[in-house]
Amino acid sequence: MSRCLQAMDMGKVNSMDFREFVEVFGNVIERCPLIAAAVWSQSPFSDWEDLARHFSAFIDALPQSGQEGVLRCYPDLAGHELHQGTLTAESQREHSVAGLMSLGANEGLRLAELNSQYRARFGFPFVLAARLSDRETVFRELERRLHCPSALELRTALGEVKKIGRLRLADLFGVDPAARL
Ligand SMILES: NC(=O)N[C@H]1NC(=O)NC1=O
Repeated sequence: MSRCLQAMDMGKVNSMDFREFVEVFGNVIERCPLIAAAVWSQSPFSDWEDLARHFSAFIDALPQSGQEGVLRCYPDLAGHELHQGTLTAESQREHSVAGLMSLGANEGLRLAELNSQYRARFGFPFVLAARLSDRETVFRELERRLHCPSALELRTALGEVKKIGRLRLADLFGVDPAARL
């Protein structure tokens, strides 16, 4: 998806064949090209927000096990994949905007500890739209959400997945996602 970061019009999108669509939109939801494959079959789309709604609706319609599966496709913030250099291009950019590429040693250890407590409690990684955040907010939100009830936390985390997806789509279409996140 990252090599297609030029503005696109909807006519072009609606005429994409399956393979092209999945290549371009396959990482709107992190490492979930299957979702793009399902969304493609619902074309045509009226505009990029309509496309975003289709991605969201697909996630909403999944059973809880599928929703948790989607969350597990996200890398821990400033976790193993960052250190291994295996983040997707989109995720790496999001890390960078939130200032998570250069944590000090103590901050890194603290985040790893909180991420692991979160994962142990909920069974999926802590997910937050890093581009709308900064380091302090990441820590604060992680500490706060760690104590939320499971059903609420699942909803919150899926809301963050949708925000990340909207921002990625807005990039692809060269538009400002502005409000309504
Ligand atoms: N765990 C998590 O939130 N990961 C992510 N957040 C984000 O904005 N990009 C990601 O990969």
